[in-house]
Amino acid sequence: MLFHVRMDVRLPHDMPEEKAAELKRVEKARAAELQQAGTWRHLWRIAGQYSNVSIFDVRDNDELHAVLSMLPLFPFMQIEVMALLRHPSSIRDGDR
Ligand SMILES: O=C(O)CC1=CCC(=O)O1
Repeated sequence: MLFHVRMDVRLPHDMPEEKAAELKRVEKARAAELQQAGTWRHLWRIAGQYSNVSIFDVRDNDELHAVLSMLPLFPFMQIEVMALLRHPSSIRDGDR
């Protein structure tokens, strides 16, 4: 199943810079693993915001929740999810 996910990152202003940098480092490494596995299909920055839009390819809602809630930045993100299904007029066979 494909899901459109928007993540808005909100780090506390009083978080020490070293802690923020470490969180971003491990988030980047986890995102790379998930992209290589095909689970995190697309990752886009929203211009001008500390936010992204992403497409996840997972088995079901439970797997999506597990993947998102294990992200290092999860405690500091507001996340919105939209379940996607194939549009009958789509010409892209891979989009299921
Ligand atoms: O910067 C973000 O939008 C949050 C994030 C997702 C993957 C990553 O490395 O950072």
